[in-house]
Amino acid sequence: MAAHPGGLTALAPRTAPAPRTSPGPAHVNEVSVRGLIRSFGPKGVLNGVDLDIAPGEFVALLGPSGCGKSTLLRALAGLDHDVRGSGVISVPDRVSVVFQDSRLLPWDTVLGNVTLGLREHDAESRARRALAEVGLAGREKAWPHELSGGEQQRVALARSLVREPQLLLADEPFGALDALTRIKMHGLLQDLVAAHTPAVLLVTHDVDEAIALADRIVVLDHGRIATIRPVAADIRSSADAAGHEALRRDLLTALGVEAAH
Ligand SMILES: Nc1ncnc2c1ncn2[C@@H]1O[C@H](COP(=O)(O)OP(=O)(O)OP(=O)(O)O)[C@@H](O)[C@H]1O
Repeated sequence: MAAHPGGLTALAPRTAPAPRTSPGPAHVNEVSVRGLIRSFGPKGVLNGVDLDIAPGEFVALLGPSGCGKSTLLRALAGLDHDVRGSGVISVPDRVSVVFQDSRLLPWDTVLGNVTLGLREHDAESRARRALAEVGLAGREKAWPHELSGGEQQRVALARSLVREPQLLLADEPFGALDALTRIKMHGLLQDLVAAHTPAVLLVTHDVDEAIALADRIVVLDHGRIATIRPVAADIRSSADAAGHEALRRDLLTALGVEAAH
């Protein structure tokens, strides 16, 4: 387990909702954040965030624009060395990140993008398998510019999952996609998470996306976690389930938005 900044020695395990997978009776949280503070110059963004994510748990992070969701995700990814702050973060060794744009290297093929940085002797066969998993078998030699936005995000997912992350950080990965592609990508992400069982932190603006995918939804507001809501499996899988509409309304209220009927 990697700890930054300052290292993490002992954390009291907290009770977390049951993840999709069964990690065993006694397990350490995959992610632990305590008292996280981040500011840009005089502007405080994160103001004492505490967050645990259990192994295999899928957490969605909602919050008003500018509330610090990406700042939190970047802190977990270790991508914020230039930011002032304090607090303790513990994350696993293998962390993958997916962003809203696929960030593929334009000068390399699809296969080259997925194997990038992998040194294992079976990297290519694993990358081919990952591409097949995301529905891109046969497109290994394509260039990124030959792919649609949704296909590029599929490659980004394959590139992340081929590394078998214990934690997948996703910052609005479907935010730039059309509604139909986004729904297909939800199904794909669910399948991939079921197969690879990483813990997931998904940053999203979309309450319905959060309910459809997450075991637990966390709302960030004014630099702190304001609301935490578990999502029951039946509510996750059906908008008609009892409690679905009430959860949706509560989350919209927590976001300061009136629910449309
Ligand atoms: N590199 C930076 N320099 C200065 N201010 C920054 C920087 N990055 C983010 N901020 C500020 O920090 C605040 C939080 O930004 P962040 O991107 O984390 O918010 P967010 O909740 O992810 O927003 P959105 O939902 O709009 O993507 C914003 O006010 C933003 O302007």
